[in-house]
Amino acid sequence: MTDHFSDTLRAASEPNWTRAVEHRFVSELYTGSVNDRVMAFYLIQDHRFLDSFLTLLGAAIATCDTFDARLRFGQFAGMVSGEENTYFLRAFDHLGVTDKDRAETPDTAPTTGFQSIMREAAETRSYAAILAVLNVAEGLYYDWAMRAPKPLPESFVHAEWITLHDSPAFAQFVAFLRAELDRVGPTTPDIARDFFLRAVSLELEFFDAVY
Ligand SMILES: Cc1ncc(CN)c(N)n1
Repeated sequence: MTDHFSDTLRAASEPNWTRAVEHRFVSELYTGSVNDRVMAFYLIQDHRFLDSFLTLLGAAIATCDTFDARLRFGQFAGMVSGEENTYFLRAFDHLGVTDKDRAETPDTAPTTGFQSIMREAAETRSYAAILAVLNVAEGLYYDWAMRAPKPLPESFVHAEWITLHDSPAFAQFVAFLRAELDRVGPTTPDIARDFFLRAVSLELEFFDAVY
């Protein structure tokens, strides 16, 4: 059996990948028992993640080498800017998080770390580096979301955060990202590996930082 480049990177990222996917935050999300204060803090941080993530998607649109890939990234950027952003705004409203709360909450170190790795990947203009970070951000979230036991928790704040990351459209996008990394990553394996491993560490630290 041929090893896929994406699988090799994922294996190299252990044990951090599995520690992130099986994190306390994820287990509590499955049962709808994430404390409201913890959920609010996580979502405030993650809404900032979304901002730099869109920059990274923009860089993917600019650097990818096929029209098909450009269309997929464009469609995904539309979903993130629409449906996903609206989820955050509804969740803030539901949890009583005001604009003032959001403005006065400082970035955690992993939030800053994500902002800088995404800016760094975008600035390399290396499609492989950009794909490495996107594969972690979306692949790792899909990996825990697809394992969520049914029925999903009652609160939309918990349930929709799961469904946003395991819908059929999201699964297809993750499969596309993997195929692109398998195709392009081996041309600059060290760069792809470096960005991939750093992004997995940040995912774990991001969950740790909300407790
Ligand atoms: C930190 C983080 N990593 C990944 C995702 C999935 N887009 C997210 N929302 N936040």
